[in-house]
Amino acid sequence: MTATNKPNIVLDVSGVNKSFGGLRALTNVNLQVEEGKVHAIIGPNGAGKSTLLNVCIGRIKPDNGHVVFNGETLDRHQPHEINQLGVSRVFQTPEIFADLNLLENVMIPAFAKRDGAFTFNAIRAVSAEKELREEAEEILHDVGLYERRTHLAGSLSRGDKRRLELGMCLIQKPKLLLLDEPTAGMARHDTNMTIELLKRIKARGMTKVIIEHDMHVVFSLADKISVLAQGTVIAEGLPEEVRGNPRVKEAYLGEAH
Ligand SMILES: Nc1ncnc2c1ncn2[C@@H]1O[C@H](COP(=O)(O)OP(=O)(O)OP(=O)(O)O)[C@@H](O)[C@H]1O
Repeated sequence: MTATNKPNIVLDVSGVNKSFGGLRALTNVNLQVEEGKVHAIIGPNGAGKSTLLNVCIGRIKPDNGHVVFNGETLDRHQPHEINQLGVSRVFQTPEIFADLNLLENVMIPAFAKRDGAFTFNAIRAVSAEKELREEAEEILHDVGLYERRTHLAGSLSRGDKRRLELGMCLIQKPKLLLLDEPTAGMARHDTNMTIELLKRIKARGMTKVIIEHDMHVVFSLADKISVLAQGTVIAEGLPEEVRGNPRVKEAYLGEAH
């Protein structure tokens, strides 16, 4: 392959190790995420998936190894700096402002990206920003919550809170979106809605890393899959390659069946 048609690597994790006390959560993990692709990370419970995502957003510092985002080494960056560089993450437990309405919730992260933190000045500035408000309304349409834009975020169901949080990430127009089990706790209808939403975002060219236990979601969305087991990448490749890999069947898919 020549230099010109080489895929652009947005996220490059190399040789990452992380132990918690005596427990090795990640062992020599390498991961390369191509621009515009959906890269799924799957694996059994306790495989190290969330730890790996936390390393990528600077919440956990690896014992050694490196994470490079868009050509920039993240070793010394704080989480809010990594966010400002263009990395957003949807958490397993939604991190929203329960006492504010949906529109305000979606508008605040746009200020946070600009100012570097979720400040109360940002909350005050919200009402003045017409353009941002329109953008937030559009995003609430996208995530299926526009009709409830004036409701308090705390009143939403768990699935709707997760969609709201996704909206809070989208308004930051991240280059890289990390999703930690975006459909966990959702009924099938909500899961399918979320798959359709993520496909629409994919069409806009946003690169995504997705941790997911639901194989229907993984095989509906992923361009590439990495399989973690006991902190090590045991397989990676196209979905059909991973699906047929005996090590994966043994470590994970077999378990799911
Ligand atoms: N802060 C921590 N302190 C101590 N041990 C931790 C910590 N975070 C994770 N671990 C351990 O590291 C290992 C990997 O955990 P991690 O949450 O990354 O796995 P996971 O693949 O995301 O699991 P799940 O699918 O169940 O969410 C587990 O054995 C877990 O108990």
